[in-house]
Order: sequence, then C-alpha cells, then structure tokens
Amino acid sequence: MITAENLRKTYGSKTAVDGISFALEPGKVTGFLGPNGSGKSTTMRMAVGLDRPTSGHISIAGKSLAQHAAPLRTVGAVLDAGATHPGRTGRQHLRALAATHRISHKRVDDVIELTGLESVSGKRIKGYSLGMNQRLGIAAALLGDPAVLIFDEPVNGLDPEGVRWVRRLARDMAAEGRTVFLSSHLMSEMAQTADHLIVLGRGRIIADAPIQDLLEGGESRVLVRTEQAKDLMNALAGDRISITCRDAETFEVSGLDARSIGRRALEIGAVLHELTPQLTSLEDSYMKLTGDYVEYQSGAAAGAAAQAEGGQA
Ligand SMILES: Nc1ncnc2c1ncn2[C@@H]1O[C@H](COP(=O)(O)OP(=O)(O)OP(=O)(O)O)[C@@H](O)[C@H]1O
Repeated sequence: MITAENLRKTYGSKTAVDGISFALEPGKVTGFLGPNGSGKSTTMRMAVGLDRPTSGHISIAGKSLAQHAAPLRTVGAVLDAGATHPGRTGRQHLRALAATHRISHKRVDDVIELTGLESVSGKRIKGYSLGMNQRLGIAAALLGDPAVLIFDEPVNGLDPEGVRWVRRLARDMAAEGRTVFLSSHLMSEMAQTADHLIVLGRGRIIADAPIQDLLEGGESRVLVRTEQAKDLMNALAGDRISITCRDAETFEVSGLDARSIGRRALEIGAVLHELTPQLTSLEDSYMKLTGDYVEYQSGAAAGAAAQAEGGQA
C-alpha cells in the first residue's frame, strides 16, 4: 500500500508536485496518468526515496522506504532502466543486486526466465536494446518478490509483444495481491491494464477514480440518421439537449438516450436508418480532463483539447 499525504516538491521556483494525497490499494493496478511534466516521475522518485519531499509524506506500508530494512523486498521499482553497469552481463547485474539482499542465484534465474531474458542474460548490458534494458529493469524490480511495484513509463521502447507482456505482468502481479503503480502519459496504455486511475495535471490530482467512473463521467451522445432529420431535430429540441448536425440526414444528440429518441421518432413518423449510442472513449475523457493542464501543446492537440472541452457545439 502506498500513501501520499500533502506531498509537495519544488525545484527552485518550479512546483513539480503540488500537495497531493492518495492511497493505493493492494490487488489493483493503479495507473498514474498525466501529460509530460505533470509530476509523475517526481512523485514516484519520492516514493522510493530517490528524491525528498519539500513537504508532506509518501509512505509504503506505513513507513518511508528508508525505514524499511530490505528495500528490494518491499518495493520493486523501474524508474530509470538505464541505471546499470554497461560492462556487466544481465545475469551479473542481477546477481550483484541480489547479493545486497541475500537473494539466491535461483531467484535470479527465476526472474531472468520470467522476463524472457534467458537468451541474453550472459551478454553485456551495453549491447542490450531499449526493450531488453526495460526487461532487465523489471527483472531487478521483481528480484525481492516485493508486495509493491512502481513502474515509470514501463512500456517505453518495447515492441508490441513487449507491451502486451508488461500489461499481462502488471495484471498478474495485482492478481497475486500486490500493489501495482504504473505511470504513463497515454490513456490508451492504461485503458487495458489499470483498474484505477490517478490523473495528474501540473502537479495536482485532477481525477482519482476507478476507470469505469471516468468512462461513465463522460457525456453520452447518440448518432441519428434519418431522411426526416430536420423534423426530428425540431421534435427533439429542448432544455439541456444539444444537437449537432453532421450532414443532411445525420446528427448527434447529447442529453437524451437512444430509447427516448427512438420513441420521439415513432411519434412523428420519422424512419430511422441509424440510432447509435456513441461510447465516450477513455481517451476523450482524458483529453477533457487534462486539456487545461498540458504544459506544451501542439496545434492539433490544442485543438482536440479545446473541442473536448467545448463539447460538440
Ligand atoms: N531535478 C529537477 N530540477 C528541476 N525541475 C525538475 C526536476 N525534475 C523535474 N522537474 C520539473 O518538474 C516538473 C515535473 O516533472 P516530472 O518529470 O515529475 O513529470 P512527469 O509527469 O513524470 O513527466 P514526463 O512524462 O515528461 O516524465 C516538470 O516541469 C519538470 O521540468
């Protein structure tokens, strides 16, 4: 279990993390989402004691990591996959780490197998690809069989098979009762992995909710296609109902469900060719949530965020 209370970190005049509080539950994958520069890495570094909070606390199982006798057995973290000795082989690197915690060679072999590094574990790390390095970082994190896993952008640099592997690993680890905390700046990565999301924007929490709630919190829209579009739009117009015309026969309605629209169409004798609820995608919810919090926005992203913010009007 990871708990943050009024956690704050400033670098000079820059506030990286602005007084955040959260509690992560075991048995769940919690996604830590936010645009670049929103404070995710800083929070994770403080969780594992690589950075000190300016104020507030972050603890693991009730204690700061420094207070735990065997950190590798408490938390497995992948924060910087490049932090290895390039002249060592993968196996030597893992054995050196294992030695600091009296972890057996057998366990080293187990994590090499678990992370699919058997064929390269005897090779020097300097020849590893980004994906192999990422797997090695994960192998190191798993060495002490910890109850808490913290991975910062774990799928960066992985090929599609590697991405799927990390997702499955995260889910399996949570299913075994561990607390799994994964960061990403992409909602699409989290949608398939996380049970719960904490969304950061400029150092503050802008959402802390089960994924399902974020989906349901979005505005629902229904796509309608009929030859009598004009008549049906007139019949549907009302308070808190917004209608956006797509073409002569197609429009989108928000504020009414498909059943009510179908009934109204029957009343005025309009023949419907299509009546499709548009599911709010997690990506839409995320853009809507973070649109105002992005530090540097490209033209296209700025436009999309503004559109998500302003609805369909
Ligand atoms: N050592 C540092 N010195 C000065 N500023 C820093 C330092 N570390 C982070 N920052 C700043 O703090 C803010 C938060 O950075 P952080 O790396 O935690 O964000 P992030 O959400 O992890 O982003 P990314 O996905 O780009 O890694 C950024 O504006 C960053 O420039």
